[in-house]
Amino acid sequence: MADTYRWTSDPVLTVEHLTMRFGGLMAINDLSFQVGRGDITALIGPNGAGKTTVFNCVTGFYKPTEGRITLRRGRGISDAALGELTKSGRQSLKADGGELFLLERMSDFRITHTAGVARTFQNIRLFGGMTVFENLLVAQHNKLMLASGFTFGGLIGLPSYRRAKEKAQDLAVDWLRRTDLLDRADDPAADLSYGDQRRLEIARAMCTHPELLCLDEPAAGLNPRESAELNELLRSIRDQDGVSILLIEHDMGVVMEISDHIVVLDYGKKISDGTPETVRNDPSVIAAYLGVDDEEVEAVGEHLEQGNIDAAIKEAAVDKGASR
Ligand SMILES: Nc1ncnc2c1ncn2[C@@H]1O[C@H](COP(=O)(O)OP(=O)(O)OP(=O)(O)O)[C@@H](O)[C@H]1O
Repeated sequence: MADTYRWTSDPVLTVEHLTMRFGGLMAINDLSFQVGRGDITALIGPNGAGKTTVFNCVTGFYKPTEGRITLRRGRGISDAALGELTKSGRQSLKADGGELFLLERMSDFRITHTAGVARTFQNIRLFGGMTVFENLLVAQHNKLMLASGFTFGGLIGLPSYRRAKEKAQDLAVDWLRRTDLLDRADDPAADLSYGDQRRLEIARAMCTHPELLCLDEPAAGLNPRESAELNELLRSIRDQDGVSILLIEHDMGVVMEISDHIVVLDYGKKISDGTPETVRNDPSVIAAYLGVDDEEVEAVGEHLEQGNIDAAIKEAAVDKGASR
């Protein structure tokens, strides 16, 4: 019944045979997975598994060594259209009432502003000296430039520019409200607490109207209250805004609670892919996290079959101690 899952029936992102080499190091090795439209998808795996490298390939920071990365705006775009686009050498194609983008052919700027993929970073990257509000306006700079006709139209107050500016301000206020930052609007972004800065980064990404929001460790460094607020925010982005989310996260509490779909990497390869329930009970995932050898995976699996997760983890941990 695989077709009941959105990641197979209606993928927004399709990664096929992705490979990324850094000199002699194979960071990603023939990786394929899909992200369902309207799903929260988590990319997890031990340190160094290749998660950030996948993000960097999807968002255009790295050019993959091999592979195809397709973003679909709109449902039901045919495989024939994808074949046509691939052969054409172009970056995008309007087809079947939607649009297809081959991200591995695009610059990071076009991936954000044309294909609609927004991201946040493991290390927060805000404009610390600007106010919270200004950070959200800068995110919409591209739209405002377009409205000014790329001239001094903004300065002389072209009506199209004025309207675009008002819309940008309204959107910024809306996101300040939703992220509970309205009363901090005039403060420099650098003065916010860590948790507030993380939410501001998400608000900034949302101001670009993304189709897909990529979040690199959004819960890192948050206290339990902030973490619960983040879960709420991400759910509302999925449910109210219909935006698909792909996140890297080490906090398994967050991952298991909010994800519709989990993809697990180890040493640049996919070792598990499915619902939180499937992944939680997959012996190879526990083995990867605890760094057990192949022979021990079977013993871990036997405990899991008997529904004894604690014993499985203990078995996996016997000789190894901790994760790598
Ligand atoms: N620019 C680069 N140059 C060389 N090696 C790199 C580069 N970026 C990543 N790597 C290597 O690729 C592998 C995967 O790294 P990556 O950062 O993608 O893992 P990760 O799963 O995100 O790890 P973590 O959970 O610790 O953030 C690692 O061995 C890393 O050292």
